Amino acid sequence: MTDLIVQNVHKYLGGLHILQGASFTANRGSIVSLLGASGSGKTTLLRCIAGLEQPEVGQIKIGGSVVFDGDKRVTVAPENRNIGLVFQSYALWPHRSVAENVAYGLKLRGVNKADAEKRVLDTLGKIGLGHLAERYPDQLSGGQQQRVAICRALVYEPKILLMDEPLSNLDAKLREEARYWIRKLVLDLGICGVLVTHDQAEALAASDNILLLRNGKVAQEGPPQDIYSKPSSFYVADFLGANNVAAGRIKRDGPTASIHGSNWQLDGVMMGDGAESQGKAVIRVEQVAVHDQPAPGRIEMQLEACLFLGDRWEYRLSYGDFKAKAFGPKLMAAGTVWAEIPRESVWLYPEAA
Ligand SMILES: Nc1ncnc2c1ncn2[C@@H]1O[C@H](COP(=O)(O)OP(=O)(O)OP(=O)(O)O)[C@@H](O)[C@H]1O
Repeated sequence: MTDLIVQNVHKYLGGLHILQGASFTANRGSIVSLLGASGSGKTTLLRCIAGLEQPEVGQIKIGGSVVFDGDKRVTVAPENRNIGLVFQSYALWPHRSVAENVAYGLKLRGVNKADAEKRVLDTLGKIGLGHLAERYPDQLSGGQQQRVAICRALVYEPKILLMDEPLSNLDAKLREEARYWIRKLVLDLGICGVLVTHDQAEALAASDNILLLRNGKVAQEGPPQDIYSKPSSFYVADFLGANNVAAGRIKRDGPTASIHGSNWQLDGVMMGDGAESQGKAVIRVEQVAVHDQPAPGRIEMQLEACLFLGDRWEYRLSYGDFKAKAFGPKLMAAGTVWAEIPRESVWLYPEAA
């Protein structure tokens, strides 16, 4: 069931057109990530959904109710939108216990003490924090503080959990754990999660749907696997993953296509319309395999350096003035090697794409 509908939202800030017609929907029991470069409008869009910013144009519906309509001049206050909000800074009250921090909003909304206590303990229990209810924030780890902040948002039993970079204060290991349990939590509770992040690994791992924003517009929307393996534009292809990018002349000959530099050429697949034109090739680094023997279809390249990354090696390769990176399991001697680059992994984008 669709719990969030955002339609053609425009927002101006300081005279600038920040959101330029953002639209998407999100379902119960799923997470949508708002992903994009710094300044692409992720936080502004989240704040519009929360009611902390008022768009000039558009419509937003939460759980079937209109909470904003630019034409009809409807604006529902944030506290009546049935949302939970989690920010980057956990903003816990330092002189209140975990239970008091979580209960605070309920108290403000006039929920009676016995009811509030029960809801707080239930919510803390769901997140595995029941045993920490009497502790104070400075007696908790960063990961536990972040869980308390999420508890505080969930205690209202919201339809939608809005999270703005909730993991960015955690170290890399905790972040990986946290994105797993946040996903499990949203799915188990059957609510709808909206996660703002600039970290593509987080968006790919945590969400059912990704909205990649560029200059306040949706550049592409889709499930993580689709957006990663079928990027519709050069921008999206280059934004996600680790890539080899080369500029050259794209030639199309019936169903086949190729890209030509001054002293190299690669067969590929067209990712946009267009006949012969200048353009770019994008090849995911993991799609290039390096061998020490030639074989049909392999390209002779020069291995210039090998860098040790711990779990694998990174190879620095050249083929004329085409420079590429690849990964592999072993140290290889510099000199001539043979690279396998599948045609379907060489994505060709004509200039305009
Ligand atoms: N109050 C404001 N007045 C003017 N411009 C603003 C205001 N708030 C944000 N902006 C601008 O709006 C654009 C989008 O900002 P927003 O914070 O939504 O981006 P973001 O994608 O969340 O970026 P980041 O990842 O850096 O947080 C930026 O160019 C920002 O400078």
